[in-house]
Amino acid sequence: MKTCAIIPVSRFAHAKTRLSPTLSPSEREGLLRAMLMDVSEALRRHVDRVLVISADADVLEYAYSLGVDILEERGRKDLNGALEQAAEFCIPEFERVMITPSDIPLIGKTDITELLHRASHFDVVIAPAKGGGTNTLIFRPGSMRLRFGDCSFFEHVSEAESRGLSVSVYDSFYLSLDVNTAEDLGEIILHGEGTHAREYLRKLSFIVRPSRGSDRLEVSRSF
Ligand SMILES: Nc1nc2c(ncn2[C@@H]2O[C@H](COP(=O)(O)OP(=O)(O)OP(=O)(O)O)[C@@H](O)[C@H]2O)c(=O)[nH]1
Ligand SMILES: C[C@H](OP(=O)(O)O)C(=O)O
Repeated sequence: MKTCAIIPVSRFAHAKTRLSPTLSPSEREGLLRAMLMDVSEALRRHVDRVLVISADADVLEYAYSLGVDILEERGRKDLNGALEQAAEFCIPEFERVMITPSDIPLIGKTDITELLHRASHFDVVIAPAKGGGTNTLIFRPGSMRLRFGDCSFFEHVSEAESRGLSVSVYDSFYLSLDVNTAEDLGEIILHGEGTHAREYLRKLSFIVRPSRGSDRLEVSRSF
């Protein structure tokens, strides 16, 4: 079954706003670049095509330099609008699309072959994110509406079931770790050996320690 992986990427200037107390704008952009490298390298090994969709020309130029295909987001869209555009673009050539955000740098440590194998037995394969989001969604383009946003994992499962589609939930620790908060950076440092994202955070002198406070991890700079 021909599969296209779709990676939506926000503008560099809007990247990872929830990390602004911890990282400067240029560091947030650097982290996004490193994570996009991790995600695109992992996906390229397994699918027929990787497509990055963004409204930002700099993001598209960078994605192109990584050797993936690019699609410019048309009009003023939200994330779901951008993804619907990319999925529609894939309809003529691909039986399956695999939507994966750019902020899951540990995807290379998961069994992507198993995810794709499930997609040959189920209409929809979905991997939950920490906090209720969706970190991978595989489906036939055009077969369901997209509901990224708050608690989208549950919304996607209901959407698929309401259309009579069979659903397989792929339960993976590494896939669940998307990067939104300082504590998430700690998880990448702990578990992300061999990733560009971890190397980048190390270069910025971040270290992580276990904590018994309100967060499980304490992330700080070592200088
Ligand atoms: N093309 C496109 N991608 C988007 C858009 N909004 C978010 N994304 C991407 O969708 C994925 C999930 O994004 P979120 O974690 O919800 O948001 P974020 O912008 O990365 O981070 P925050 O600003 O902290 O919410 C990431 O790969 C983003 O780069 C959008 O409007 N268009
Ligand atoms: C877009 C959203 O991402 P999160 O805010 O959970 O990282 C989701 O997965 O629905």
